[in-house]
Amino acid sequence: MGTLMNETRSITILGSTGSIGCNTLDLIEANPDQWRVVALTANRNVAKLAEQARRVGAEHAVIADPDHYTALKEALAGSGIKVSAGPQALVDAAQEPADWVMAGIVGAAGLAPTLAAVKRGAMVGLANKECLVCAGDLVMKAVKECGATILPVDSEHNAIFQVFDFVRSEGVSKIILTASGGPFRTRPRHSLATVTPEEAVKHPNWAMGAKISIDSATMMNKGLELIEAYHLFPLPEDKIEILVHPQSVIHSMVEYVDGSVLAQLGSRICARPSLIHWHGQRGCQPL
Ligand SMILES: NC(=O)C1=CN([C@@H]2O[C@H](COP(=O)(O)OP(=O)(O)OC[C@H]3O[C@@H](n4cnc5c(N)ncnc54)[C@H](OP(=O)(O)O)[C@@H]3O)[C@@H](O)[C@H]2O)C=CC1
Ligand SMILES: CC(=O)[C@@H](O)[C@H](O)COP(=O)(O)O
Repeated sequence: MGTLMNETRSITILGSTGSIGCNTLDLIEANPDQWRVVALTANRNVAKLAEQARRVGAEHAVIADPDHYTALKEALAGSGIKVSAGPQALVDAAQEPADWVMAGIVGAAGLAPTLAAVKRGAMVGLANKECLVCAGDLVMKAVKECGATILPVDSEHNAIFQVFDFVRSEGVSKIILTASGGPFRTRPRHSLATVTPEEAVKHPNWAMGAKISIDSATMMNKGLELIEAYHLFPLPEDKIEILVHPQSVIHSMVEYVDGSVLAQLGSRICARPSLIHWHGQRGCQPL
């Protein structure tokens, strides 16, 4: 990234204290001169948010839960970092000019700020799949109308994005989302009644936040990803397949009408903010 990205870019990370957020910060801190951090946000984790904001010199730190405003203000006293709190403050942060917005909040709470970033035509790295699950038509309509760019961060969708021929999409016969099968893939059905939350959250291949890890354990994640793929790619739902691939080496595949299959393989270093790396190297194609 360092040699190919010369200009400074600005970034806002929604959900900076989570798994996706921390991975994104790791990437930008590898090349700190090339990034200006506009805003970082969290829900309640004041200590981590304040530490991150000081470390990267963020301009603005936002805590979603207003009960934690005073604690954040105190933690950032003397830093010059603007502090705000509450759901509207998340939206305001997403509206501030920044070249890139990483949508890394978990759950439907990410919808309003992500939509705000989309509506100002931003480049949005979309990890927050629940946005598309709960309001995919609305978000994608806004993407088109406002000239925003969505770059999928979910590993499966990022993989498809890289091998999907958007120019001749009629040549695509189906997309194949890979699924690890989660931690209980080989467990007999009768033993599932006694699994513990600790076992459920221990994904075999990825280190991720609790909610997505549990969704992987129940396979619910693949249902959410199917809906996400339906909104991101120009294909009907019956052309989206799911294939269990326990190693998670192939991140997903696109099959073409001539029978060829293009697969994207990658490391299992958690999360796809490596997309930022990819973006810096190869540019991007609007959806
Ligand atoms: N982790 C991964 O590798 C991958 C994640 N994703 C998707 O990315 C998203 C984030 O996942 P992940 O990073 O694992 O999740 P985490 O639980 O690790 O992090 C969630 C982030 O969202 C913040 N947050 C939680 N609730 C709220 C709320 N109500 N309002 C505002 N902010 C909130 C958290 O703040 P706080 O720390 O204060 O609680 C934290 O910063 C999810 O949609 C997930 O499905 C997709 C592919 C891979
Ligand atoms: C890392 C990532 O993007 C996740 O979506 C992961 O792929 C989930 O794995 P499952 O296939 O177990 O749901």
